Amino acid sequence: MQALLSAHDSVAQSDYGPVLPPLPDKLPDNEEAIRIVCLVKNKQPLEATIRKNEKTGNIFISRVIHGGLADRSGLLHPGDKLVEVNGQKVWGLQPEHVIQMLVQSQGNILFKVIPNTPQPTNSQPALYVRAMVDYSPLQDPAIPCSDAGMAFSKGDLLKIVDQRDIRWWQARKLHSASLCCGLIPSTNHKQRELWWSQPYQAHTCIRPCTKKCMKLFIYKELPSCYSCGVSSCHNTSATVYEEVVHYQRHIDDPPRLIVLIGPSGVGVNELRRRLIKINPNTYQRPISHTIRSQKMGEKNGREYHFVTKEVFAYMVVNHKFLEYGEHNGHMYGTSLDSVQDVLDNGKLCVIDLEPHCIHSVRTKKLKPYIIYVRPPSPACMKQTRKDPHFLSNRYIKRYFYDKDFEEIEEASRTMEAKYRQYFDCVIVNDDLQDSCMDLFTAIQHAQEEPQWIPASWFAPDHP
Ligand SMILES: Nc1ncnc2c1ncn2[C@@H]1O[C@H](COP(=O)(O)OP(=O)(O)OP(=O)(O)O)[C@@H](O)[C@H]1O
Repeated sequence: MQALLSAHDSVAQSDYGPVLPPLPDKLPDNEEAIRIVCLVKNKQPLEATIRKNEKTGNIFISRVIHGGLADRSGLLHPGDKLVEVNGQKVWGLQPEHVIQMLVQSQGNILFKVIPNTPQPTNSQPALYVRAMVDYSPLQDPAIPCSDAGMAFSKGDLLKIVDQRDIRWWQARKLHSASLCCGLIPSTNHKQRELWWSQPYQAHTCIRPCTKKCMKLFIYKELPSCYSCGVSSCHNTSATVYEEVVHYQRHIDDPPRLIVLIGPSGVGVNELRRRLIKINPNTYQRPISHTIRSQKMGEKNGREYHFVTKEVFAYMVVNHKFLEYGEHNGHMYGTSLDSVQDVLDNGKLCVIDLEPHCIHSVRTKKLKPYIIYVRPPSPACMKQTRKDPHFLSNRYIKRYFYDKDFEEIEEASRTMEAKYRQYFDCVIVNDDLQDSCMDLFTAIQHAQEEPQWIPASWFAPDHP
């Protein structure tokens, strides 16, 4: 009901349509085509930016943000020359001055503009991407106006609606209540790489902007203020956005690989073990390889593939493993072939993985669905973890200490900060039964519901 009322209010408030005054009788022949635009001022910002041509003194509309007031009016466009605001000529004025005029005006605002013709059309289809970095326009000194920018975090899904500006795209977040777009940096910026490559720290190589953007009806574009020389802050380039497509698994497609990730001790193995135990005909883990000797009761190919050091080394060198490492003085590894064996058996393959190995499974063939198992608060862990457990690197069983819970929480924070852009789903492992249920639901969701996956997993195979 509340949503309905709020929807009604926002529609009712949208009375910003043009109210055109009558045209003057005598128009000089040599006068450029002038458009008179009257907008009714309400609480929303106009969502446009202006810039001044310092040589000619002309003021132009440089951007109109999609979904904003100016855009919805359909009457103001990038490149339009602003001639008058409420009857006052703006030629030669500083943009701040124009902004003040807009702020001070009450009721209707009358713009006289010389339309930019022809209008560049936005012919590019919308692009969907996943953000691979965190971005805050408030900390980006290069953005023309931070108020027009849109902050995003790793893993956010963005719809890029306008790429006409080579440096600043317009995008909106999917699954967000706001329909309005904001500016985000394009991937074309050469110097961008320098900024993206240091997403976790303040970028000390860039001089902070001295001019402040004003959160007003119309924004003034700030000059770019990079002062960073390539030599002074070299860094590897990072992928900023990953193009994604909406993927609905076809019934004949192999099931997606289910990958569980979490800090040591959170319960990844327990959840996987329970899932397989409840439904062994549907789920299976791949059989790992090891160089340790076979124990009584173990069967080669059932508990492990027992191989020699030489065979193991050969597999490492030939990139057969998705992940391998040492445990209690012996080498263990999960091979791609063992995952394939599970799939060939018509089962759903569930593996746990160290996060730094995510790239080895992010392939078109495996189309992994990555589930992050997050610890609840240390207090909740203390409540739920009362039984002794095996320490991960030793065959020693002991109770959890308070210190363990804090360490798990800290490890989780670090892991999420670094890898959360890859997580398709997060399960908080508080109550074990609930978490098992959540895991079961997530896996069903992964196989049956449409999901955003990297577009590269959809690209045709190269011959
Ligand atoms: N939700 C839970 N409630 C109570 N106990 C749990 C829960 N989840 C896991 N445990 C217990 O916590 C202990 C550690 O779990 P588990 O061995 O699965 O951790 P892990 O994440 O696989 O870590 P490692 O990789 O170090 O083995 C086990 O004794 C397990 O039974």
